[in-house]
Amino acid sequence: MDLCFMTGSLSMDTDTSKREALNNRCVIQPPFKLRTEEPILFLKPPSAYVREGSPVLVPRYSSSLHHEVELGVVIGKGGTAIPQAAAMEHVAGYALCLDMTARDVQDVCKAKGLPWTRAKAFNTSCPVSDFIPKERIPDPGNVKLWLKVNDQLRQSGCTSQMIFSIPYLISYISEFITLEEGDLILTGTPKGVSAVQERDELQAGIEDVVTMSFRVDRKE
Ligand SMILES: O=C([O-])CC(=O)C(=O)O
Ligand SMILES: [Mg+2]
Repeated sequence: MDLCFMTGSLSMDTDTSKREALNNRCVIQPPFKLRTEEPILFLKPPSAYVREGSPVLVPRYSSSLHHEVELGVVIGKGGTAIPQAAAMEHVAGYALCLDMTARDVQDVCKAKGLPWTRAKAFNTSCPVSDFIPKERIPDPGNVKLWLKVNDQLRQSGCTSQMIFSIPYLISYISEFITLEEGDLILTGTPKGVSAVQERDELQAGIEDVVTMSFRVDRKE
């Protein structure tokens, strides 16, 4: 996994008012009008990846770093304009991911109609687990994800709550971005996102498949 990746944002957010607010914001971006049911996408660079053993760093410019636990889909076979029916043939496996988000910065970006890059794509903004082969998650549309901060449960949800299915996301994205082997698609977070502080311990898992932990540190 060493290429860029994307998030089908809000895919699992059950908070309708938040979804509507974001969709409205996006409608104002010329020249396209987004259909309300279209996923909001953003990119993170490979330098956003962080693996267990290294800390998640709070950017200097943020005082509200939020965790978002998400199922990541790892592309095994690239393609353009992949039909939904063939989408799962392009999946090599999965990874548990955190879409770390500088929420205060994202709020400013939203208010000004600016891209979310500084809020979502900074160094260490994507903690990832080990690669999970496809066979270990036979039904990715129905697995439970959880996240604890200092042993307290903050997020718990099931991928069955996703607004957009994995085949839909693969097909939708590949219409305008050619997917390549190693790309990782984050699929959106369940409710319960909250702020983390320096020295917090984050622990997250997918059912009985994988767990991972990360310590939060502040960039000096
Ligand atoms: O940060 C956001 O507003 C959207 C997002 O990534 C998610 O729902 O997973
Ligand atoms: Mg997210």
